[in-house]
Amino acid sequence: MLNERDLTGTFVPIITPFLPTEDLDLESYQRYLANLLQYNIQGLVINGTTGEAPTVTWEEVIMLVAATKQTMTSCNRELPIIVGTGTNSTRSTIQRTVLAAELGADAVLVVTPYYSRPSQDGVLEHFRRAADVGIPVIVYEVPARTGLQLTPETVRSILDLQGVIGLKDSTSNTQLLTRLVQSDTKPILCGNDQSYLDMLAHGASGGILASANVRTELFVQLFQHVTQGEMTEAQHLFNSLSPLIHALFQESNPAPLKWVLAEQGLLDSASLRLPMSPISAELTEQLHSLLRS
Ligand SMILES: O=C(O)C1=N[C@H](C(=O)O)C[C@H](O)C1
Repeated sequence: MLNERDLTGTFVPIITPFLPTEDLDLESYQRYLANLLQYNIQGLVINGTTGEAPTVTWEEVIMLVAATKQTMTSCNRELPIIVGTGTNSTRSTIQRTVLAAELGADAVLVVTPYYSRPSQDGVLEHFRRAADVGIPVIVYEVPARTGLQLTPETVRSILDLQGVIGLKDSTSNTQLLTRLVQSDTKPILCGNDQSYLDMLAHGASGGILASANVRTELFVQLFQHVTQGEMTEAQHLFNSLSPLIHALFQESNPAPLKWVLAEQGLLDSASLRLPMSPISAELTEQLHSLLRS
């Protein structure tokens, strides 16, 4: 199982490949994963936003975890597995967290409960119950998707819970980050790719980054530059990655990412499950020229 000290470096949220029929494509999944496993990344997130969690069933999560373990064995490369279990119901979050523990996950990623707009106290209790399950919990704060913003006090109280090992922060709020880091709190991983370098410079301990699915080696190198204090090199590298990162988030993640992975031959198809739909012709053109360059 993961602990606080392990939450450092590059974590990759993995996609869920589908056939044009929208059925799971495990053959592509294993090929795509085998490619990813050659890089010096620190862990994988299954069933996150990038994995299209809203349309993936729990039976499919079980298949994805099994296929991940099988691929790791055949590639002779073990990596921690983090499973997304957060929903907007505390009861189902607990059930899924228990099941993820039974599947042998190393930690779970629990998003703040979306849609119903609970009170800060309710959210704190939600995480207390999830953490009580006994598998390490990484809190996922992404107000742009959930419609819910945690106060700095609530973030602090949630991070103080026993069993919570860190935060994936997609707010890009460097003020809050600085405050948390100065108060010696648990590790904060960046979840907003476009502000990755800024977040690292303000004390984030790494990132869970959809764009690290592409040019993974450069994201690994970027993190190494930062840990070695080579900020000029880090800035230079980040500048070179920025057009790609920008394009990958120009339309809803993971649609552009799946297009790139299919273009690279790692997936048979860029298919998504509705209501996610294929990228526009303009973005296709832009990604084509980015990949060519
Ligand atoms: O699936 C994830 O984890 C991520 N999702 C974010 C999003 O799509 O909002 C982006 C981040 O890179 C990782």
